[in-house]
Amino acid sequence: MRLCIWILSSQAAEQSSFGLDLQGFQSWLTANGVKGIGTNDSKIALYTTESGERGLMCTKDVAEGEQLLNVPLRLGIVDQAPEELGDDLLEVSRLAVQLLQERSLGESSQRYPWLQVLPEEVPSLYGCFPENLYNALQGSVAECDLSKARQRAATEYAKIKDTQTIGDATEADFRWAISVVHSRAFSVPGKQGDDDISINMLMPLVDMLNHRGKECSFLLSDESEAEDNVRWDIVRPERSQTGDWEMAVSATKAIEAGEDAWLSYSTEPGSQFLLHYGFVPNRSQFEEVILFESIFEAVDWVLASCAPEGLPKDDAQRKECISRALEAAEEAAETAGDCPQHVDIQDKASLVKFSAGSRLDDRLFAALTSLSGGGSKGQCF
Ligand SMILES: C[S@@+](CC[C@H](N)C(=O)[O-])C[C@H]1O[C@@H](n2cnc3c(N)ncnc32)[C@H](O)[C@@H]1O
Repeated sequence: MRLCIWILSSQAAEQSSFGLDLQGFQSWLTANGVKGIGTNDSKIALYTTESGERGLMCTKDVAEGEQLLNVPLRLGIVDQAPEELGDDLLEVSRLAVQLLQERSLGESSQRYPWLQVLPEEVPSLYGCFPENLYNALQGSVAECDLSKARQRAATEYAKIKDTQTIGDATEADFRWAISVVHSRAFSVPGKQGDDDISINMLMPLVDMLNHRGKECSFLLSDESEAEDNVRWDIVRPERSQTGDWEMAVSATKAIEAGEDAWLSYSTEPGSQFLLHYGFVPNRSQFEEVILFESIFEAVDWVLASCAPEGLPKDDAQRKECISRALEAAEEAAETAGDCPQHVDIQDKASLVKFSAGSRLDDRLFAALTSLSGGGSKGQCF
């Protein structure tokens, strides 16, 4: 059963604790200048189910392009990169520290009603998953991602545990904050001088939107459709509804009353969604399988398992073939800069992937082609 918070009469709310925190949260939002929710003409509402799932749904028909929510940025926690944290911490850890600092204020925090509705445990692989599920993951990509993430958090915690920045917060508290940041934060592209930067922030209410992304029409298909129906934008005070810097949520297509509002979180593959959000998107266009940890490893594997017969036996000539193959891969990565759906430019030097839509990493293709040319003419393997 779904319960829409706007439907709750105060009497019903007194009788049931179901949704009470959310009602307090909504009152805090409206009292602090958030527009689009909690009034008779609002078109969107918070809901909660008996099993505790929450989200936002449209309560009236919405036209494409219509603005639904306006949330002043001052209500959120925006990574200010506090001086005392230095440059040494990862962005995600900086925001986690600021979340812990805010939480340590308890009821005196101006954001208390929002902090009250953050999940006590994030239901993700990184946050908290049943132990038997962890066991079932032995040897999988997800398990490998999880152990890297845990290791990273431990290293980050070691950097701050003896500083005054997080008071008496424990490593478990720090891991909680990291899991909240990973599952709820927004990254806003910006500029610092000539440098491209991203500013991470936690933003109340917008963080209640659930995910739907680009779904392939069928397995390994190139055709996909965007299943999300809202987007967020940062709006300057002179153009905003609230008179402040704000995050505005608007409809990217017409939405009927009763439908959920869906936001596309990211273009990460399923293993990352499982790690940080605790679910795997349906037929995601961004699904991929990691074939090798690096292009070097790929070439090594090819040579060890199925090297073309004509490849020179002589060590020096063989090395030359290999370095030509690596150069070809590098060139392919450069060219792929114009065609980011094939190879993510940031992955140039790292993972070799096979992606949804039957897309094979261009570098691997180039390296294999070069190696096959290193054997007798026209040889394929
Ligand atoms: C940004 S929060 C969204 C609000 C969240 N439902 C809540 O109750 O606080 C992200 C979390 O919502 C849940 N979620 C979002 N989209 C989902 C989906 N398509 N399927 C399953 N769970 C989803 C996951 O638990 C995820 O970690």
